[in-house]
Amino acid sequence: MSERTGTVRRLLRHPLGLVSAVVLAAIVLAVLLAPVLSPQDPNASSLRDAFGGPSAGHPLGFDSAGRDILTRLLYGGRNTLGGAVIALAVALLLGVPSGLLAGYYGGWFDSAANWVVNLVMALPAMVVLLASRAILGSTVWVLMVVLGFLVAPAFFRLVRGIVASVRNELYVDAAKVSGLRDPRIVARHVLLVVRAPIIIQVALVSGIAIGLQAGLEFLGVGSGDTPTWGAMLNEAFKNIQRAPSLMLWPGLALGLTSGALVLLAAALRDALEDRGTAPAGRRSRRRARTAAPAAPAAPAAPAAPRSADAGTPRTGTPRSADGTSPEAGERAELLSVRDLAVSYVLPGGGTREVVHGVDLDVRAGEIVGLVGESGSGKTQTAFSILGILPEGGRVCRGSVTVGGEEIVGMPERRHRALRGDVVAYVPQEPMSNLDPAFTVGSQLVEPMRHKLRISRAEAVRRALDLLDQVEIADPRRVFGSYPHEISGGMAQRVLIAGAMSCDPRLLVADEPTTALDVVVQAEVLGLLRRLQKERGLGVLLVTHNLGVVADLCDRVAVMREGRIVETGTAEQVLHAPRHPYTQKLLGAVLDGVPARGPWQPSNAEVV
Ligand SMILES: Nc1ncnc2c1ncn2[C@@H]1O[C@H](COP(=O)(O)OP(=O)(O)OP(=O)(O)O)[C@@H](O)[C@H]1O
Repeated sequence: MSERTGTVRRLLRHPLGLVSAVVLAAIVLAVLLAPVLSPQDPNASSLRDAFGGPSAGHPLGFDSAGRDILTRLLYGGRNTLGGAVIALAVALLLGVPSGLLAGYYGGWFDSAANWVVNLVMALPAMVVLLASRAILGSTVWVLMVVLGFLVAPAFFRLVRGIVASVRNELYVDAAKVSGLRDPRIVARHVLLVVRAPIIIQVALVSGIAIGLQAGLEFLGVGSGDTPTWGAMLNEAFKNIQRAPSLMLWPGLALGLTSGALVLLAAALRDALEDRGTAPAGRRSRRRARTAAPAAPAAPAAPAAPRSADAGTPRTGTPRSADGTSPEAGERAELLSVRDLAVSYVLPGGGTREVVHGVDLDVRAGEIVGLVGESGSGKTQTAFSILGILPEGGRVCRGSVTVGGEEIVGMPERRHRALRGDVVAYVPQEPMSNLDPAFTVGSQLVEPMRHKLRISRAEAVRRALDLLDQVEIADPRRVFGSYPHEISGGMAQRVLIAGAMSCDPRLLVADEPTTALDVVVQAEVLGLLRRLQKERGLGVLLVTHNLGVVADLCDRVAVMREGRIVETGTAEQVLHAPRHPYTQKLLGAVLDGVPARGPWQPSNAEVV
C-alpha cells in the first residue's frame, strides 16, 4: 500500500474525516453542477414572488427581490468558494516558495523575508481589506487577491520552520554529497516533508478565507450584483424582521463549509500523525559525541599487528621508501591537504578556529586513518574535503586538492560535479542518512540517473548489482524496502553501495561502523576492505577506534585539538608511537587489563 493511499484510508476511517470529506464533496459538487441543478439566472427577479415560500421548481422559496434562493445559493457558493481558491492560490504562490528559499538557504533573503512577513502580520486584515476596496474597487476577486497577500505569511512561516529543520538532516547532507543539485534535493527530500502540513494549513486557511470574504460581503463591502453567501446574508439581515428564515440557507452553507474544513484539517493531522513510527520518523541531526578517546570496540585487538590481509601492502599502494608520511614532501594526486584551517563564526561575533593547519595525503589504493579523541577536528577536516561544512563554518586558510583540483574557493557547481564522481562519502549514522520517505531503491537510482545520465532501467540494473556487491542477500527485497524495514547493518551497506554508485576514486568514511554492533562492524569493515582492494580506492577513514585502524589502515594521522600531531604507517604509529598524545591514546585502550572478579559483598555490607 502506498503511503498516500494509506493516509487517505486512515482519513476515511476517522469518523470526523469521513463526515467532513463527504459534506465538503457534496457542497463542491452541488456548486459545480449549479447550471444543471438549477438552470435559472441567479439574478433574475420577479417582484411578484418577493418573500415567496417554497413551490414547485423553487424548493427554498424566494428572497426579498423575488430571486430563487436555491439558485443564488448554488451560484453564490461558486463565487464564495472561487474567492477562497483565489486567496489560497495567491497565498500558496507567495508563501511556499519564499518559505522554501528562506528555510533552505537562510542568509539575507531569510532576514528580508522575515522582516516583510512580520510587517504584513502586524497589519489588521479587515482594515487593509476595507482600504483596498476603497482603492481597488469592490470586485470580489480583487479583494480575494489582497486577502491572499495577507494570509501568505501563515504559509511562509510554516514552510520556513520545517525546511530550516529538515535542511540539517543527515540525508540532505548525503544527497548533497552524492552530487544532487539543490532544486532536486528540495523537490525530493524537502517538499515531501512540508506537503502534509501545507495540506492541513490549506484546509484551515480556506475556512478563514471563506469567513473573511463572507464577513466583507455581509458588511456590504463586496459588489452587490455578484451572488455570494455573504451577500445573501447581508440581504437576509436587512429583512430579518420580515423573513428571518432567509438567514438560514446562506448561514447553513457557510457554517457547514467552514466547519467541515476545520474538522477535515483536524482529521488530516490525525491521519498523518498516525503514520507514526514508520517511514516518516525523522531523527535529530548530529550524533552524540563519544567521550572516550579510543574505545576497544573494534573487531581486532587495538594495538595488535594488522591481520595478514590488512598487513600486506596493497597492490599499487605507493609508499615513501622509508614508509613515512608523504605530507612533508610531494602532494598526493588523489587527496592532498595543506595547512588547512577551519573556523566558525561565534554567536556573539568573532570567529573560533577549530582546525589549525592540517596536512594530509591520501593516494590511490591507500587507506589512511584519521584518529583522535572526540572534538579533535576529524569531522571538520573530512567535511572541508567534501565541502559540506555546517552553517557558520568555513575553510579560512590552506589548500585542499582532490583529483589534482583545488577545491578551496571552487564554485559550488564544479564542486558538486566532483562529489559522487571523484569523492564519495560513507557517513556514521546509516539510518539518518536515508530519507525515510523513499524506498532504498529509489534513493540509489535517483543520484545515478542524474550524475551518470543513464536511463531508469539502467540505473535500476546498476542499483541491484551494487546491492549484490555489498553482500546484501536479497537485493530485490531490499531495493523495494523503506529504510525502517531494514537493519542498521543493511542500511550501512546500502550507503556504501550508494557511495560506490558513481565509481568514485576517493572515499571519505566518517566512523562508518560506530553505530553498528560488533559482529556487523566486522562484516562492514571486511566489505570496505574488499571494495577498496577491488577498485583501488583511496580511503580517508575517520575513526576514534584504534582497532579499526589496526585492522584496515595503511597509514595513520593522529589529531589532537585541531592539529595533526603524528603521522606514519599504521604499524609504526601503533607499535612505536612517537608523540606522547599517541602514546596516551594507545594507553587508554583497555587491552590486557585483567577482567574483574565476581562481585563480593564488602565487609561493611555484611551484617
Ligand atoms: N557547527 C559548529 N559550530 C562551532 N563549532 C563546531 C561546530 N561543529 C564542530 N565544532 C567544533 O569543532 C571542533 C572539532 O569538531 P569535530 O566534529 O571535527 O570533532 P571530531 O574529532 O570529529 O569528534 P567526534 O569523534 O566526536 O565526531 C570541536 O571543538 C567542536 O566543538
